Amino acid sequence: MTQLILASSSPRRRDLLEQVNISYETRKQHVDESKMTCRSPRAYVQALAELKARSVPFSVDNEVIISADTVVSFEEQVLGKPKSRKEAFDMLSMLSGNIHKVYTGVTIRSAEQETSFVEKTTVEFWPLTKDEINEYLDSEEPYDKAGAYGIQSSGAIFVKEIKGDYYNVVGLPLSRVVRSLRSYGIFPNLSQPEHKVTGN
Ligand SMILES: Cc1cn([C@H]2C[C@H](O)[C@@H](COP(=O)(O)OP(=O)(O)OP(=O)(O)O)O2)c(=O)[nH]c1=O
Repeated sequence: MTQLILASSSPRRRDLLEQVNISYETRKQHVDESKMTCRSPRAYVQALAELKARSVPFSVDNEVIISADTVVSFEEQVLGKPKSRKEAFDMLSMLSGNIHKVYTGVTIRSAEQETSFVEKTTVEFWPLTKDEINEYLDSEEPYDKAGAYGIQSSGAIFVKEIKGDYYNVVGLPLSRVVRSLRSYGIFPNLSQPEHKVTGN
Protein backbone atom coordinates (compact mmCIF):
# COMPACT_ATOMS: atom_id res chain seq x y z
CA MET A 1 0.00 0.00 0.00
CA THR A 2 1.18 3.53 -0.76
CA GLN A 3 2.18 5.51 2.33
CA LEU A 4 2.10 9.32 2.42
CA ILE A 5 4.98 11.03 4.25
CA LEU A 6 4.43 14.66 5.29
CA ALA A 7 7.85 16.33 5.24
CA SER A 8 6.83 19.10 7.61
CA SER A 9 6.69 20.08 11.24
CA SER A 10 3.76 22.45 10.68
CA PRO A 11 0.79 21.51 12.88
CA ARG A 12 -1.49 23.26 10.36
CA ARG A 13 -0.46 20.98 7.50
CA ARG A 14 -1.14 17.93 9.69
CA ASP A 15 -4.58 19.28 10.62
CA LEU A 16 -5.47 19.88 6.98
CA LEU A 17 -4.61 16.33 5.87
CA GLU A 18 -6.60 15.02 8.83
CA GLN A 19 -9.55 17.21 7.89
CA VAL A 20 -10.05 15.12 4.73
CA ASN A 21 -9.02 11.83 6.35
CA ILE A 22 -5.80 11.26 4.46
CA SER A 23 -3.50 8.91 6.38
CA TYR A 24 0.10 10.05 6.69
CA GLU A 25 3.25 9.84 8.74
CA THR A 26 5.45 12.84 9.40
CA ARG A 27 9.16 12.98 8.71
CA LYS A 28 11.11 16.13 9.58
CA GLN A 29 12.66 18.04 6.68
CA HIS A 30 16.10 19.63 7.17
CA VAL A 31 16.25 22.66 4.91
CA ASP A 32 17.86 25.87 6.17
CA GLU A 33 15.42 28.47 4.86
CA SER A 34 17.74 31.35 5.84
CA LYS A 35 20.15 30.28 3.08
CA MET A 36 17.58 30.85 0.34
CA THR A 37 18.35 33.78 -1.90
CA CYS A 38 15.59 36.26 -2.59
CA ARG A 39 13.60 35.77 -5.77
CA SER A 40 9.97 36.17 -6.81
CA PRO A 41 7.58 34.74 -4.18
CA ARG A 42 6.36 32.13 -6.66
CA ALA A 43 9.90 30.92 -7.48
CA TYR A 44 10.86 31.10 -3.78
CA VAL A 45 8.07 28.86 -2.46
CA GLN A 46 8.45 26.38 -5.31
CA ALA A 47 12.23 26.09 -4.78
CA LEU A 48 11.79 25.63 -1.02
CA ALA A 49 9.04 23.04 -1.38
CA GLU A 50 11.26 21.09 -3.79
CA LEU A 51 14.26 21.28 -1.44
CA LYS A 52 12.13 20.17 1.54
CA ALA A 53 10.71 17.17 -0.37
CA ARG A 54 14.14 16.14 -1.67
CA SER A 55 15.75 16.46 1.79
CA VAL A 56 13.68 13.52 3.07
CA PRO A 57 14.91 10.09 1.95
CA PHE A 58 12.57 7.23 1.08
CA SER A 59 12.86 4.49 3.70
CA VAL A 60 10.65 1.79 2.17
CA ASP A 61 9.05 1.14 -1.24
CA ASN A 62 5.80 2.85 -2.18
CA GLU A 63 6.35 6.03 -0.20
CA VAL A 64 5.07 9.39 -1.45
CA ILE A 65 6.57 12.51 0.10
CA ILE A 66 4.72 15.83 0.30
CA SER A 67 6.17 19.17 1.40
CA ALA A 68 5.13 22.81 1.23
CA ASP A 69 6.27 26.35 1.86
CA THR A 70 4.11 29.42 2.49
CA VAL A 71 5.02 33.12 2.27
CA VAL A 72 3.17 36.42 2.28
CA SER A 73 4.02 38.86 -0.48
CA PHE A 74 3.42 42.60 -0.36
CA GLU A 75 4.79 45.10 -2.88
CA GLU A 76 7.84 43.10 -4.00
CA GLN A 77 8.64 42.01 -0.44
CA VAL A 78 8.56 38.36 0.60
CA LEU A 79 7.48 37.99 4.25
CA GLY A 80 8.29 34.76 6.05
CA LYS A 81 7.98 34.14 9.79
CA PRO A 82 8.90 37.20 11.89
CA LYS A 83 12.15 36.84 13.84
CA SER A 84 11.19 39.37 16.52
CA ARG A 85 8.27 41.35 17.90
CA LYS A 86 9.50 44.42 16.03
CA GLU A 87 9.61 42.54 12.74
CA ALA A 88 6.10 41.18 13.40
CA PHE A 89 4.87 44.72 14.18
CA ASP A 90 6.41 46.05 10.95
CA MET A 91 4.82 43.24 8.92
CA LEU A 92 1.31 43.79 10.30
CA SER A 93 1.66 47.58 9.93
CA MET A 94 2.56 47.03 6.29
CA LEU A 95 -0.40 44.71 5.68
CA SER A 96 -2.87 47.00 7.53
CA GLY A 97 -5.52 48.44 5.18
CA ASN A 98 -3.83 46.83 2.16
CA ILE A 99 -4.14 43.87 -0.18
CA HIS A 100 -1.43 41.18 -0.08
CA LYS A 101 -0.87 37.77 -1.63
CA VAL A 102 -0.18 34.45 0.03
CA TYR A 103 1.78 31.88 -1.99
CA THR A 104 2.15 28.22 -1.09
CA GLY A 105 4.46 25.96 -3.08
CA VAL A 106 3.82 22.22 -2.90
CA THR A 107 6.01 19.32 -4.01
CA ILE A 108 4.84 15.71 -4.17
CA ARG A 109 7.35 13.01 -5.08
CA SER A 110 7.62 9.25 -5.32
CA ALA A 111 10.51 7.14 -6.61
CA GLU A 112 8.97 7.41 -10.11
CA GLN A 113 7.58 10.95 -10.39
CA GLU A 114 7.67 14.46 -8.94
CA THR A 115 5.01 17.20 -9.14
CA SER A 116 5.31 20.82 -8.01
CA PHE A 117 2.82 23.68 -8.14
CA VAL A 118 2.23 27.07 -6.57
CA GLU A 119 -1.16 28.40 -5.43
CA LYS A 120 -1.91 32.09 -4.81
CA THR A 121 -4.59 33.60 -2.55
CA THR A 122 -5.30 37.33 -2.33
CA VAL A 123 -6.14 38.75 1.11
CA GLU A 124 -7.30 42.24 2.08
CA PHE A 125 -6.81 43.51 5.65
CA TRP A 126 -8.93 46.08 7.44
CA PRO A 127 -6.95 49.09 8.67
CA LEU A 128 -5.41 48.03 12.03
CA THR A 129 -4.68 50.30 14.97
CA LYS A 130 -1.32 50.17 16.78
CA ASP A 131 -3.12 48.97 19.91
CA GLU A 132 -4.82 46.18 18.00
CA ILE A 133 -1.48 45.03 16.54
CA ASN A 134 0.27 45.24 19.91
CA GLU A 135 -2.45 43.25 21.65
CA TYR A 136 -2.15 40.53 18.99
CA LEU A 137 1.64 40.50 19.35
CA ASP A 138 1.24 39.73 23.08
CA SER A 139 -0.05 36.30 22.04
CA GLU A 140 2.17 33.53 20.68
CA GLU A 141 0.14 33.23 17.52
CA PRO A 142 2.03 35.45 15.05
CA TYR A 143 5.58 34.19 15.56
CA ASP A 144 5.51 30.87 13.70
CA LYS A 145 3.46 32.15 10.80
CA ALA A 146 4.38 33.80 7.51
CA GLY A 147 3.37 37.48 7.54
CA ALA A 148 2.90 37.33 11.35
CA TYR A 149 -0.76 36.32 11.37
CA GLY A 150 -2.91 33.21 11.46
CA ILE A 151 -6.12 33.48 9.43
CA GLN A 152 -7.39 30.30 11.12
CA SER A 153 -7.10 31.83 14.62
CA SER A 154 -7.46 35.36 16.04
CA GLY A 155 -5.81 36.79 12.90
CA ALA A 156 -9.18 36.14 11.22
CA ILE A 157 -10.46 39.46 12.56
CA PHE A 158 -7.94 41.37 10.42
CA VAL A 159 -9.34 39.93 7.19
CA LYS A 160 -11.81 42.02 5.18
CA GLU A 161 -11.83 39.94 2.00
CA ILE A 162 -10.16 36.87 0.55
CA LYS A 163 -9.98 35.64 -3.05
CA GLY A 164 -8.79 32.10 -3.69
CA ASP A 165 -8.30 29.00 -1.57
CA TYR A 166 -8.56 29.78 2.18
CA TYR A 167 -6.60 26.61 3.02
CA ASN A 168 -3.72 27.86 0.89
CA VAL A 169 -3.28 30.68 3.43
CA VAL A 170 -3.25 28.17 6.30
CA GLY A 171 -0.37 26.30 4.60
CA LEU A 172 -1.73 23.74 2.13
CA PRO A 173 -4.05 24.30 -0.88
CA LEU A 174 -6.12 21.33 0.12
CA SER A 175 -8.35 20.65 -2.91
CA ARG A 176 -5.46 20.92 -5.37
CA VAL A 177 -3.27 18.73 -3.14
CA VAL A 178 -5.96 16.05 -2.94
CA ARG A 179 -6.42 16.13 -6.72
CA SER A 180 -2.65 15.77 -7.30
CA LEU A 181 -2.32 12.95 -4.76
CA ARG A 182 -4.79 10.85 -6.78
CA SER A 183 -2.18 10.27 -9.48
CA TYR A 184 0.10 8.87 -6.75
CA GLY A 185 -2.57 6.41 -5.60
CA ILE A 186 -3.48 8.37 -2.45
CA PHE A 187 -7.12 9.20 -1.73
CA PRO A 188 -9.04 10.91 1.09
CA ASN A 189 -11.56 8.87 3.05
CA LEU A 190 -14.66 10.92 2.31
CA SER A 191 -17.13 8.44 3.76
CA GLN A 192 -15.97 9.09 7.31
CA PRO A 193 -15.93 12.89 7.67
CA GLU A 194 -15.94 12.75 11.46
CA HIS A 195 -13.15 10.18 11.73
CA LYS A 196 -9.87 11.59 13.07
CA VAL A 197 -6.73 10.14 11.51
CA THR A 198 -3.76 10.07 13.83
CA GLY A 199 -0.42 10.91 12.25
CA ASN A 200 2.96 10.24 13.86
C1 LIG B 1 -0.42 33.50 6.50
C2 LIG B 1 -0.50 32.29 7.38
C3 LIG B 1 0.56 31.41 7.53
N1 LIG B 1 0.48 30.32 8.34
C4 LIG B 1 1.60 29.37 8.52
C5 LIG B 1 1.62 28.18 7.55
C6 LIG B 1 3.05 27.70 7.68
O1 LIG B 1 3.10 26.70 8.73
C7 LIG B 1 3.83 28.93 8.14
C8 LIG B 1 4.88 29.35 7.13
O2 LIG B 1 6.04 28.64 7.35
P1 LIG B 1 6.60 27.46 6.44
O3 LIG B 1 8.07 27.63 6.36
O4 LIG B 1 5.82 27.40 5.14
O5 LIG B 1 6.24 26.13 7.23
P2 LIG B 1 6.69 25.66 8.68
O6 LIG B 1 8.09 26.14 9.00
O7 LIG B 1 5.60 26.01 9.65
O8 LIG B 1 6.72 24.07 8.55
P3 LIG B 1 7.63 23.15 7.56
O9 LIG B 1 8.61 24.03 6.83
O10 LIG B 1 8.29 22.15 8.45
O11 LIG B 1 6.62 22.52 6.63
O12 LIG B 1 2.87 29.98 8.32
C9 LIG B 1 -0.70 30.06 9.03
O13 LIG B 1 -0.78 29.07 9.79
N2 LIG B 1 -1.76 30.92 8.90
C10 LIG B 1 -1.73 32.02 8.11
O14 LIG B 1 -2.74 32.76 8.03
